[in-house]
Amino acid sequence: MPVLITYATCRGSTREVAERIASRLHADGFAVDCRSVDHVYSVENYSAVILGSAVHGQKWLLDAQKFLDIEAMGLQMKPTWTFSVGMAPAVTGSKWIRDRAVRHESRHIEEIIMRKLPTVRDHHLFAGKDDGLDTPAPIRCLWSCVGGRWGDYRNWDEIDDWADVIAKELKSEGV
Ligand SMILES: Cc1cc2nc3c(=O)[nH]c(=O)nc-3n(C[C@H](O)[C@H](O)[C@H](O)COP(=O)(O)O)c2cc1C
Repeated sequence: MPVLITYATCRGSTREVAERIASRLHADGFAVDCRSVDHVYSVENYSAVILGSAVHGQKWLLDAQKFLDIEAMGLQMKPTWTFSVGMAPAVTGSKWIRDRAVRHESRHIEEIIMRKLPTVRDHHLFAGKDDGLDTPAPIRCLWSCVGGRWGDYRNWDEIDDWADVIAKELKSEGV
């Protein structure tokens, strides 16, 4: 059975992260199926699941939250990993501020995931992509004041490494 890599995105950067994870697993010999959460009808026919979402307002997008609600029972039966894509890890200037922002956002998201899916193997928050063009000026200003940056901060090596850890774990379990 293939590994499902499924995602919720608003502007496409989370889809590209999911596609990167899928291609990494595929190159490692796994059959994969990468699709948006609204195109997954059941997780039954998958050997493992990797579920990701863009972060808005320190939360997963609604489609991803709904997917987790609906599929929680099915997901408990198989190895499941989760990831988020947001701009908190792209804060620069002070490492202290960035670490706090990442810790705060990760904890907030992980609490919700754990409540719904206590068997989840891991959650990872990746830096995302945002040009800020649609963001209102006061929020742009606030973001810049805390060292926030605009641009594409996805770290493909970090994403590959995370996919490799999953591949190793699945192989050791004979998936
Ligand atoms: C309306 C809006 C709200 C956002 N809120 C957050 C947030 O609370 N925390 C964060 O880390 N990133 C936040 N971001 C940044 C996005 O998560 C980031 O740009 C991500 O790469 C978007 O993924 P997507 O291209 O798949 O939609 C926000 C972006 C937008 C447009």
